[in-house]
Amino acid sequence: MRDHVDPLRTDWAEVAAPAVPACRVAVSDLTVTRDRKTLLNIPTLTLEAPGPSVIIGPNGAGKSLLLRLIHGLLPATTGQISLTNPSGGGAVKQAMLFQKPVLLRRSVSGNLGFVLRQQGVPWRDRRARIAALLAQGHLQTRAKQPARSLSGGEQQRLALVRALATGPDLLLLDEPTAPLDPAATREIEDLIRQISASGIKIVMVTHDLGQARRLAAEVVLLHRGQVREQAPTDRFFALPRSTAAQAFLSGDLLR
Ligand SMILES: Nc1ncnc2c1ncn2[C@@H]1O[C@H](COP(=O)(O)OP(=O)(O)OP(=O)(O)O)[C@@H](O)[C@H]1O
Repeated sequence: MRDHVDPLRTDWAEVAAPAVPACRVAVSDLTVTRDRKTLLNIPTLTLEAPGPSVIIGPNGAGKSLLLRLIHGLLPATTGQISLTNPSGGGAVKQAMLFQKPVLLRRSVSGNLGFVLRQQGVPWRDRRARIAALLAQGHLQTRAKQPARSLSGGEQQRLALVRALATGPDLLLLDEPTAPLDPAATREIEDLIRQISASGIKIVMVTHDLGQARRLAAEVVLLHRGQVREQAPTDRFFALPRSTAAQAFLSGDLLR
């Protein structure tokens, strides 16, 4: 164990690298200021772990804000966020999921077909693609049901596989299991693991430390808009180096 190492830096080559994810997120000199208040201040942050990067932190830390900035939904005040595919290729494609899925007033299959059509998938190929996506989401028996009549867990699984229909390199997930019970949460986590194993880079926000332990390849602790620690999951939980992480894991209020 390299206790002297900077808690904000990880050399992934020394940890594990089952696959190179399809997207590397690099943040530099990022600030977001609103009404003279600095909401985010991140000099440098790179998300390239071979598995989900999970962002945790107390309420108001700036977790959702960071995710929205990465997705381009909000402008930064200063700085840059670059998304690149380490293996080359063209522009990085990304998708984002929210705590409450936004589904179309169509059937489950209709939601998938709509996105596939938008993606330019020829109609003759769409049926097979829809069937594969339904199977991946364990939604085969729900195909004809109105999407909005599904249970919360089913709706989130549909939102996930619908996002896959866009062929993303990067998937941003903002507390995707927050309102779900443990069984539905487990199903979503299984799906997230599969998606991650397929090479899609996952960056996810959660309040559930158990979920961070189960899913994350690396954990990023945000507090007051700053990255206080970034570490491989095992090390983060076993040997947090920053006082902020030590306090957060002990359940203390962060100052
Ligand atoms: N578009 C915006 N304009 C102004 N302030 C914003 C905007 N979005 C977020 N904020 C502020 O930025 C801070 C961080 O918000 P954010 O939603 O990112 O926190 P969070 O870490 O996701 O918290 P929680 O865990 O409660 O969801 C909050 O003080 C919030 O009010």
